[in-house]
Amino acid sequence: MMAVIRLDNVSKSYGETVVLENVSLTIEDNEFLAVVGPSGAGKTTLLRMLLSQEAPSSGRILIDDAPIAAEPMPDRGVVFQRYSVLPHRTVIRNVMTGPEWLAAPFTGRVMGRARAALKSRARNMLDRVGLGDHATLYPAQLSGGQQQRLAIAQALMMNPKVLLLDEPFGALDPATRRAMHRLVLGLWAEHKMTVVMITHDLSEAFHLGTRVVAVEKRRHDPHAPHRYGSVITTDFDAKPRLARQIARAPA
Ligand SMILES: Nc1ncnc2c1ncn2[C@@H]1O[C@H](COP(=O)(O)OP(=O)(O)OP(=O)(O)O)[C@@H](O)[C@H]1O
Repeated sequence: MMAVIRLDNVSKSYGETVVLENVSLTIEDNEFLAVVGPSGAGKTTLLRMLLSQEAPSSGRILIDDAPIAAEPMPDRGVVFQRYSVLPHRTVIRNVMTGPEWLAAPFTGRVMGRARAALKSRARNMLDRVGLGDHATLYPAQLSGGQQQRLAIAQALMMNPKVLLLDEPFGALDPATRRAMHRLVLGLWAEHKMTVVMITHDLSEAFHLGTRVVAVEKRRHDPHAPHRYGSVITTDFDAKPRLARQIARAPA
């Protein structure tokens, strides 16, 4: 399962406002890319383009050398942890929903043994994100941090090739945050997915990322603040995990 993402001179404007300008970036298979940058720099816009929720104004995006899907399609293996929780479904049904629609695109219902297998996988995933005791609750009955963990569990149930995370740990207390870091790193290593994560926390970026890029404006025009978009100003090879694996490897 490979996923190399290539952005080739990608720009994005909304009307007169240039958000991103000529961004070229190759994200290697199994990379954990952390994206940092000031508020409004266009980080979420970048993720939405990787999900095909937005089209580039110019340039192109390729996944494994093929143009990205024209519409968001989870079966292409790109999932976003945001906006996927359905309020009228219990926690466990929420976690089962994605794989159900994938298996039964018309009815969204899986029956019999396949359903039992899916349910057990869902329970296992809920245990891993610490929501095992909350399976029958509704999202509104969860805390903010628990809702974030539910969204992450939902995304991971799709076994994505590419996982997009937009400030996934923002609302969590430090202990839960550390537990989620371990979980995501474990699943990343296990499933060999490519992760693109936005964070405002530099230490988190360097702790989790194999690579850290900063997205920000390099040029400003005081008379026309929207004239220039953001570019990648820093591209840092972090590779902490690789270094750690080498350090841990038996001689
Ligand atoms: N649909 C849209 N229509 C018009 N402008 C938009 C649209 N989406 C985003 N923008 C503009 O694009 C710019 C970048 O927004 P974006 O959400 O990508 O920034 P960000 O780096 O993710 O910021 P933050 O860190 O605050 O989340 C902002 O100026 C925003 O107003």
